[in-house]
Amino acid sequence: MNIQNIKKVELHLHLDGSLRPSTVLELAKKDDIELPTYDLNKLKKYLSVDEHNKDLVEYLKKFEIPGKVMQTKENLSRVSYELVEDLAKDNYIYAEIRFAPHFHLEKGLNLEEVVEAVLKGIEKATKKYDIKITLLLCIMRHLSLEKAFEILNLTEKYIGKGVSGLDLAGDEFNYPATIFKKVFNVARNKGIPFTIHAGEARGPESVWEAISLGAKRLGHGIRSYEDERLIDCLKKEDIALECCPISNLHTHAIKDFRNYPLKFYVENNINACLNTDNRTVSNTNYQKEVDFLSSYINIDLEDINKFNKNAIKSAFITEDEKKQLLNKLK
Ligand SMILES: O=c1[nH]cnc2c1ncn2[C@@H]1O[C@H](CO)[C@@H](O)[C@H]1O
Ligand SMILES: [Zn+2]
Repeated sequence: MNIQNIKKVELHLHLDGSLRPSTVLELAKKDDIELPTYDLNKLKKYLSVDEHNKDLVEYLKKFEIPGKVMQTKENLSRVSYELVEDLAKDNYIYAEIRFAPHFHLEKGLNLEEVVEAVLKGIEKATKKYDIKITLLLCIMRHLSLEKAFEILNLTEKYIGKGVSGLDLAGDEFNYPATIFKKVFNVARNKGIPFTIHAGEARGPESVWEAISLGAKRLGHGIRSYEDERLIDCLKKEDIALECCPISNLHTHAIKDFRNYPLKFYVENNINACLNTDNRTVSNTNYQKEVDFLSSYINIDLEDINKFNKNAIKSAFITEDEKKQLLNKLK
């Protein structure tokens, strides 16, 4: 099924996992940054994983190289602009892009400068292309509670000015979300929307933890089907699952894709949508996700329409903005 011309919405996409390899090479040469190779084809292998990737922890190592070229305002704006351009060319009408500001302080920028540089690149692209973008700021699980509060404060400062919410990302296996209970309590009290990566490297118990913190959206949440009570809860609370099949293949979150639960979720009125997670690290895009899924399960245009609608419903934007996007889908 060719979906190039179908309008698309995506809620789960990491900026640093989605850099153009040619740009990584160009920026590294410009700034004299050491790379393992200066051959573009070989570099692509360093920037992405294949089916031999072991687990999430190994997957996360792939973010080191893109991180090296994302340490100046100019470069941060450039890669942000390019990602939005890539999305616009794939016919996206709305996307939420996420990244972790703490990973971009190595050359002396402060957190505000990092966020503003990314917003600047996004703004430049959204002026040129007919696409709406908002930004999510990631708290990293392995960093301190103090740093998590910095991200909360940063989100509060820029909310409504290009930033729409918070995320918790990183090593789910070794760092439970409950470490950040205080942060998410404050976020909830202040009405700051958030999503939490859960149910990817661990099973339903990790999803329960995220829900106990008040998450109304889950990054992946894919393993929720293992627990019937959890399925009931997702349905009752209308909690959204941001599903990313090819990423799940790479982190081994799901063993058998013939039973990939996305279809089951949608058929059972669970709010699930389709996402790419990391366009470069997982060497993917929306079309590839659909092709990949189609080789295991039946999905059709009606399903894609449902994914889009679910994504819009759960987006961290106003009701008016949601209506506008729904009209655009027609
Ligand atoms: O699928 C994922 N699960 C958990 N963390 C992830 C995933 N993809 C990327 N990141 C982490 O989020 C950071 C900010 O964008 C990335 O640097 C990476 O460490
Ligand atoms: Zn993710």
